Amino acid sequence: MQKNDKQNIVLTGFMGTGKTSVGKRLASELNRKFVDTDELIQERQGISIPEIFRQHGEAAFRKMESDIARELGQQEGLVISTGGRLMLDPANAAALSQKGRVFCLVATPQEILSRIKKDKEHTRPLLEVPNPSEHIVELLKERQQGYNRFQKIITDDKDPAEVTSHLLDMFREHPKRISIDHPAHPYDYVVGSGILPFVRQLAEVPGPLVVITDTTVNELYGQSCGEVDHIITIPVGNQHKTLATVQDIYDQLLDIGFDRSGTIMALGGSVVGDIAGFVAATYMRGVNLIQCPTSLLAMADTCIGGKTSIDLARGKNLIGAFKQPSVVIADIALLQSLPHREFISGMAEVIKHGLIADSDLLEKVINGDWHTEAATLHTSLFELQALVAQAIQVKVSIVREDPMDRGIRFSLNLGHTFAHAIEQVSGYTIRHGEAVAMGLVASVNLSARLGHCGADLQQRLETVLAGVGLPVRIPGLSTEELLKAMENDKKRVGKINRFVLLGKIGQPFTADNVDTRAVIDTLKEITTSSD
Ligand SMILES: Nc1ncnc2c1ncn2[C@@H]1O[C@H](COP(=O)(O)OP(=O)(O)OP(=O)(O)O)[C@@H](O)[C@H]1O
Ligand SMILES: O=C(O)C1=C[C@@H](O)[C@@H](O)[C@H](O)C1
Ligand SMILES: [Mg+2]
Repeated sequence: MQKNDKQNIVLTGFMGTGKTSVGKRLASELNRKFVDTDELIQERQGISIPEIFRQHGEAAFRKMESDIARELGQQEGLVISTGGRLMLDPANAAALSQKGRVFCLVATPQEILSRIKKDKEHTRPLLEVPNPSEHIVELLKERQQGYNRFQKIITDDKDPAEVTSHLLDMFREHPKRISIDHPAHPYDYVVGSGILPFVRQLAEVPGPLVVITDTTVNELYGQSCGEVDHIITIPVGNQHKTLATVQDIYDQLLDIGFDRSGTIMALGGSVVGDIAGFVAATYMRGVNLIQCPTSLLAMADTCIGGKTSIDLARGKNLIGAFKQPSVVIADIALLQSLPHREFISGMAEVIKHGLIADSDLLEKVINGDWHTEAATLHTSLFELQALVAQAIQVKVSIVREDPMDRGIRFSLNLGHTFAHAIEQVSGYTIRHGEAVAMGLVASVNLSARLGHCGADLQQRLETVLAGVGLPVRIPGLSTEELLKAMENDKKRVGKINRFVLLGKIGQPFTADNVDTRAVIDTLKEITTSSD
């Protein structure tokens, strides 16, 4: 990866969030050259921005911005404060991301208005309207998704000096590398913030690099992956985890002449990871793979361990291959744009890892503020990075011991026999993570019922789950149908009535021939009635 002392720092964000004020301070602290794209344009045109808008129109101003983005994208060691909309143009973002770490300053509309009113030095043509307050809200709404692509820094309760120091801490924080010493194929898991543009450098990819992603992730991050050669986009959703999608990807790879010298980068959640991983395992008997998980579920769980799979009409995950990536690169900043429901779904697997092996991880979950409102995580990206790294560590240790899934790795299925049945019987309206939360409660309830742990463990677990907003009861599903779904699942894995149970936190074990009556009683106890 490019060294920090050369990497440009690029500031984006809405008008009045402090890009210029903070940028100047940063440059002086780091002893770097400061460039403000608005000021540069004014200097070159010899007139002010409102005058440029008046004489030449907004389109001409945007063209000037694009030219400057391309020009500055080639330089190094700068602090660049960009115009409020400049980085929302994907081509500008791609140009400036190549050699730069991007940070997005954010503030509430009220704070923006109050700052702008006080700022007599500048006029902002877009806010020269009868009701600027309303217009700020409208513009912010329009631009929200665009800004969500970048690592955010909330500035409301900090003055420019504090924002500068916080930003410097983030800039200096290095990604963490966790080694996964798979017997046949050791690789690193790199977890950091704002690292997506540097995947090629971090993964040390020399040849062609093709991204496989879905349409949603592509819209958000397709342009922020640094130097990639081609992007293949697949439709969003589990229903596309099919051989038809795989066939379509093979065809596109053949069309561009992709061969065994190339690398596939899976950019997305678990579905993308499964599909792209399967393609990488099979195309021309296997090509290099980088996993870049973008959801919490994929980061903390599914991207580790090398399992890839495709569904058939007759069942989920019936086709697959083990395919270890050459590296996993998880950019925590991407979690900022994850919908809240997806974020807490991923938390269910983090909590599962805590139950299996690490009570300190559970404490971290309890003590953090993991709510996301208006696409703004309450917690800092530092805390989130630490949490994800710790959750990964649990899975890494287990997979290290049992890479081929023949023994202890089964403990990662804690709660999953129940969860798969809950998902299936709900017609997949309940998300995987939500079903895992219910499944964890069921497993602990069953463990207590069979005398393996105290009843207080269920209470403790429910407090953790409910604290992050996860469900702790099964909503009105038929016990009979759940039991039937569980039996089918068991037949598939070839073991009847095998469950992962818990002695206490950190002590999972496998129990065979669990009494069906106890399972029924557990299901009944934690299912709420449908009326
Ligand atoms: N964190 C902050 N707290 C309080 N005031 C701030 C903060 N950051 C900036 N300001 C003030 O808000 C005004 C706008 O700041 P600045 O010009 O740096 O914003 P900007 O993001 O560069 O805006 P634009 O996109 O319009 O150029 C200035 O008067 C500045 O002093
Ligand atoms: O947000 C915007 O569209 C703008 C922000 C300013 O930085 C200037 O680039 C210009 O006033 C337009
Ligand atoms: Mg400015």
